[in-house]
Amino acid sequence: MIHTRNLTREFHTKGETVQAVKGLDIDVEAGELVSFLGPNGAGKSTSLRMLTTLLLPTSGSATVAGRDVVADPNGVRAAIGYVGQGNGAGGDQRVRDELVNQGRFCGLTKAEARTRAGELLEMLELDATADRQADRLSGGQRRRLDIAMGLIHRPGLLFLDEPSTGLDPHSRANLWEHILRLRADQGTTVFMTTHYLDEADAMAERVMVIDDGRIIADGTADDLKGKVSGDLVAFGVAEPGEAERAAAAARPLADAGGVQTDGTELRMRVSRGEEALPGLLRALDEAGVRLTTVRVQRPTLDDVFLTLTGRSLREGEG
Ligand SMILES: Nc1ncnc2c1ncn2[C@@H]1O[C@H](COP(=O)(O)OP(=O)(O)OP(=O)(O)O)[C@@H](O)[C@H]1O
Repeated sequence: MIHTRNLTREFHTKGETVQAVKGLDIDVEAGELVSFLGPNGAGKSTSLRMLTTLLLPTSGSATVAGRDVVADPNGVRAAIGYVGQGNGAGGDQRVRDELVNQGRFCGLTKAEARTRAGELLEMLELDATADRQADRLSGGQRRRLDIAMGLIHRPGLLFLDEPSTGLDPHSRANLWEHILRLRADQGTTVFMTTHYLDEADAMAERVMVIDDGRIIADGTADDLKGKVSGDLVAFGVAEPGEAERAAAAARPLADAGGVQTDGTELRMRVSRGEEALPGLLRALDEAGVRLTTVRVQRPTLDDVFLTLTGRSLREGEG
């Protein structure tokens, strides 16, 4: 669905060259849901704007829905839906009319546009607002209307640029549900930029992490957490002396990395806590260690970002 090779974009301002995107190689197959996660200024919007034909690449190539973004921008636009940042919808038209007009704009007949508007109002739970003016909608409803507008021509691929920015937690969770359902029911491929860790975690099977114009990690949120940071496993022991004995028993286990003691606690990183735990418990038991507590903690995507870059994504969260 999306294939890029060495996709690059530079900006020249006031004698200065900014390399916003530095050689992007990505492959997204039909039906995937991808979160493109990175801090402010990482190059997310620039990448998205190239993929949606709003911006020409400086070099490299990209095909989107089987069409080249430079050679056939109109073909790409006809095949994709795009919901940009901020609110696109929101004029004084009624919600249903706004959708019907968008459908007509995309080449549907009046009857087709009406039918499609009806389907989308139902799918995105906007039926109750159909006769209201678009600018009277709540933030969450308006975002859903933006998405409905992006889907009017039944694209197989939907691009969303920071879809939940500015929404309250309840509306964000509701929006995620709708996006997930859209993918599950319609098989729509979704490519979404975000700088929210919880959004990438909640939505994505696949997370691509971009930093300073480059992809620095690509995989399921679970894989990234396991491979990059690992689960934290911590054992409480009855006495400090036992912690050292426990550490000596745990160290030889293949999966246990960074084994440390701190008072009566023994900590380590393993790729999968739930798989490592039985072996660890056996080894500690055989060494005669008396455990008082056991804790397994999955890392967050922020831990992954921190491991990869030495910085926290939260610093740039706004
Ligand atoms: N039109 C432009 N002219 C000059 N520099 C630009 C332009 N657009 C983007 N940049 C620069 O390119 C880099 C990447 O910007 P981009 O907007 O793609 O980041 P982003 O990851 O989408 O950030 P945000 O989350 O803030 O939207 C930044 O350093 C930005 O200042």
